[in-house]
Amino acid sequence: MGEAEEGRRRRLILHNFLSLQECKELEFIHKSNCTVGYRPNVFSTTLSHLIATNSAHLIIPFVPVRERLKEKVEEFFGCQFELFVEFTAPEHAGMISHLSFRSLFLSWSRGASIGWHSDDNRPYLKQRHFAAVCYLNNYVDDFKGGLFHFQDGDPETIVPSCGDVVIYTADSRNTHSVDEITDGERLTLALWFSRDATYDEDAKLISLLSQSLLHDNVPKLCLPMPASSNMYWFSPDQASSDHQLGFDICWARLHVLGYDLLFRQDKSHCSNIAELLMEPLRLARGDELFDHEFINILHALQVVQFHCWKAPGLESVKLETSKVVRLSQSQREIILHLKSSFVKDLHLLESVFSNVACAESSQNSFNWADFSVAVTLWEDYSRKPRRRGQGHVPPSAPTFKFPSP
Ligand SMILES: O=C(O)CCC(=O)C(=O)O
Ligand SMILES: [Fe+2]
Repeated sequence: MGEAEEGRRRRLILHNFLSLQECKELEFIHKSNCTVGYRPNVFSTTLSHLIATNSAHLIIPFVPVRERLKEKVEEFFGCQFELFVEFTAPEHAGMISHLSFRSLFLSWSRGASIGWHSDDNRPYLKQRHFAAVCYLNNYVDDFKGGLFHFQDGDPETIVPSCGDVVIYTADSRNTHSVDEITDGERLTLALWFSRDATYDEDAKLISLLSQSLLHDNVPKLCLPMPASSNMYWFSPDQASSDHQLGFDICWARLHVLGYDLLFRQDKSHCSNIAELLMEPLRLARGDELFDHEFINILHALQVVQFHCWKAPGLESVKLETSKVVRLSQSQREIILHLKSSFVKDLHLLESVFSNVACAESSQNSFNWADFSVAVTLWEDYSRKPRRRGQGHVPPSAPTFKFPSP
């Protein structure tokens, strides 16, 4: 292939580039850590956010995926140079970290869409040369709407399918759009690549983190720490973060999966969300309380989403009967009272987080015995990330190219 032909190449569709297991693991990571995103009804998880919330080990499953994608992009576009995953300065005031990675896990919920654009269409995006979008779930089964269109050339339309990837140049040869999501939640992993070494996605930081996680001989349990409460607050106009309208997205995800929260202390008169996010709590369903304490809401959410991921393959055990107790009348009242702090608009919540596949399946078959197995497995997963099964951890530490000074 000559250079001219390489130059003309503009897009590539890869079917089943990611395995179902990889997609499910990335879904678990995103759903248990995401924050409100940069556009209406879009939620995102950045790598820097995982690090900032004491969940750096959750970057590990993502690293080999990113490396494989980079190789594909280099090969397809015939890059003679090393590509750098793009890094830009933070766009959001109030981010807890000064780092901003441009590898993003994204979920688009009802109402989200994007009109015709190319991915380098702003002066500050000119360093973007190539884009890769990985689809982590399925059109129709998991969401409706959300078809991807190229303005010209083939294929005209991409129907998101779990594991597929679309790779394209970020310039105006690839003007594209995404239809509005009308139901459910559409999950993607988006990466932008740059030829410019100065935009490298904090290679040094990821490298250091991977090294310490992979070679640390003392496995520590990584308990997540919530970020600022604003980052989890969904408000209808996305501008106000005064917690008077909208809802907390961690609470929302637990709610749509059928869980209630009971805090250790009587917090029934606490309306300060920032404080509540940090409080130890137990989970309830209906009139049953599961007698296990989580250190905060993010910890509970990680375990619940882990259970969603693993539930189909769990082998049930017999549960100690003392693990599940009946809620008292006063506990029920406290739970109800606190809902009003976490959610100001239940209708809005249920329209944004509609059609949650796991909720449907778990409503019918939920049992605390399986959940209790998931609690133990989650601890194992979060304590020994380097000893996970094949395909999660690269055989040797991933190689990173450091930008020259
Ligand atoms: O999610 C997709 O299919 C594409 C998203 C997109 O075009 C963008 O974020 O720039
Ligand atoms: Fe785009």
